[in-house]
Amino acid sequence: MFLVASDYDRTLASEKNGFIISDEVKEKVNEFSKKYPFVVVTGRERKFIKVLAKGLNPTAWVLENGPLLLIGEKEIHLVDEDWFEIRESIVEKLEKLGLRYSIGKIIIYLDNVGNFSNKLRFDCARVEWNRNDAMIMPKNMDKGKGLLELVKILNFKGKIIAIGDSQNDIPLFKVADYKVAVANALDEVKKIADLVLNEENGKGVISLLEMIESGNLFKKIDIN
Ligand SMILES: O=C(O)COP(=O)(O)O
Repeated sequence: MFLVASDYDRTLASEKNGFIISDEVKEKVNEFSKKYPFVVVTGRERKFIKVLAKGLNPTAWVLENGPLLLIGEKEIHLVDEDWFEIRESIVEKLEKLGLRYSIGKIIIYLDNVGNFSNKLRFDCARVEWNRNDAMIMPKNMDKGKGLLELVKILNFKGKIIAIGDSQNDIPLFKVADYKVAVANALDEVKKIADLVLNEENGKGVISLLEMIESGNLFKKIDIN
């Protein structure tokens, strides 16, 4: 038994389409999720996913880069209460730096702040990058940790196949048994992947799901 864990931006959905999921990808994932567990593991907030991925019905979601699980309509927050005080102190620091940010239910988002990477370091929080965008989040939390909590809740005992493209997918890859990079992935992600696809974004996800369904992936790897 296996579970597929897929990133969203630049994996399921492409930048070219404004990160709106295509009908083709939606149909494939919805059909696949009826047979096998398929989890979307993304930095995105629930409110954006609702709009961008309208009609996508995976088994579950790991949102805000790890600490927010969504199973059906049930939301689970993986965070200690003291995080919200820590978050306030970080927000004060960001204001002093004059940086624009937004706040999710749990994490803080900053877009296009690659030049500030040296200033964005905190003892009490972890900064995760997705290309030039930063996410400030509770220490000891990332996509991989969020997914492992979800897997426990789902009582899933099999192997994890992860697919992604960017720096924040590396912690997801760390907990996966098999790691797949889309063709548009960063080199550092391709380097640690077991398989680099020829197709980009959602077309890559479709080709992975087809390889799984036809049994071709399992001819290459022993995952059962
Ligand atoms: O950075 C984001 O907000 C979302 O990105 P991801 O789906 O690639 O994790």
